[in-house]
Amino acid sequence: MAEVDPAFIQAIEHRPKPITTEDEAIPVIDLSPISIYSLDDRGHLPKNVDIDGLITKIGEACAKRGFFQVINHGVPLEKLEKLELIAREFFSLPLEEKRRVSRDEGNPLGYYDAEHTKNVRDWKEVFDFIGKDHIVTPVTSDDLEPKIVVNRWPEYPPQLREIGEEYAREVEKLAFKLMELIALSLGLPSTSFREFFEDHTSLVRLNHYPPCPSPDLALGVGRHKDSGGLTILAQDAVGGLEVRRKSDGEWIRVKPNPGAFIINIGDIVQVWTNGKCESVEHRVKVNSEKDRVSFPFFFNPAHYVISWLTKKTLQNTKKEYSWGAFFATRRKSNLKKLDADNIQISHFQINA
Ligand SMILES: O=C(O)CCC(=O)C(=O)O
Ligand SMILES: [Fe+2]
Repeated sequence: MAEVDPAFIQAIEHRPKPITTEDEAIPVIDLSPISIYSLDDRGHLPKNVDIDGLITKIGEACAKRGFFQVINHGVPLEKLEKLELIAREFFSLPLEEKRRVSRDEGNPLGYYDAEHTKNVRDWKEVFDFIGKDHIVTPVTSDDLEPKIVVNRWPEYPPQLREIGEEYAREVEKLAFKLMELIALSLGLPSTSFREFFEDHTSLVRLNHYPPCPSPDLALGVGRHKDSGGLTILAQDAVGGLEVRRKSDGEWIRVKPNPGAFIINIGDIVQVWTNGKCESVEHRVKVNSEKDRVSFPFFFNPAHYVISWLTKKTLQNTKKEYSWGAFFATRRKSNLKKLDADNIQISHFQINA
């Protein structure tokens, strides 16, 4: 067996199984009822369109699974194909070149190859960017004031910026539509969640998982839940995403479905919906032969969104925590190995 750095080695109980069950049953939802209409630039749903069937399916998928796939979602497939080609080109550059746009403690965007999940290093490298000029958010847990955060685009490949920005705009529209469908599925007005995303702090992540000499010991991303609103994920044909099945805790492989997006509910929507929509654990298995890319879009609210997050303390005193402060604290443990577990939404309770 080839040697891997011990920093990557998972505890025995978290190691991937050589063979995993493949789930054909992760619901595939056809969004054509809403995609065939032209929507405003934020994807506002058209009025007077019969989408009851669609809303029922979304509601069931959110409540029973926390994960589903969408097809006919309105994001042009050629934009996704272009992103895949350019991402592979970027990741094939020499490490020194990629590190010129490295993320650091002051700016969470750019290239990074030492991310940790639950204090074990992930077998991956990433490039993070936002779809707008800047976002405003605290970056570290010591930031008393939010900061303006801008992209770090590499010199090569020069088209990454344009292709990345176009892709981000498309998936952002889809994210707004999905949040409206989720609101409707809960019996709420379609725009119920909209104000939380006015100044959203969303980002696109390009994930690259190189072949791994010990795919039985390491993971591409360790088990985790996504902390934001929802995630829109494109995975290439290689596959490796595994989702923890709610009914029995079994890890299930999500079969690649070209052109489909995988949608999962994030922790903050779980909190907002009082657990009606559930954020589900997932992880990424790597393999020894092929490298893989995947592109999550993390739809995150504005940093100042504080409603419903109340920190549990020993004395049970209530302390409000904003999304930005929560995420900045969590980011700290992604940058390096810490002695304590990173902060989770379970450390919060829902305001009565
Ligand atoms: O690569 C994947 O399929 C999923 C990645 C993921 O879960 C994440 O980046 O949060
Ligand atoms: Fe994730």
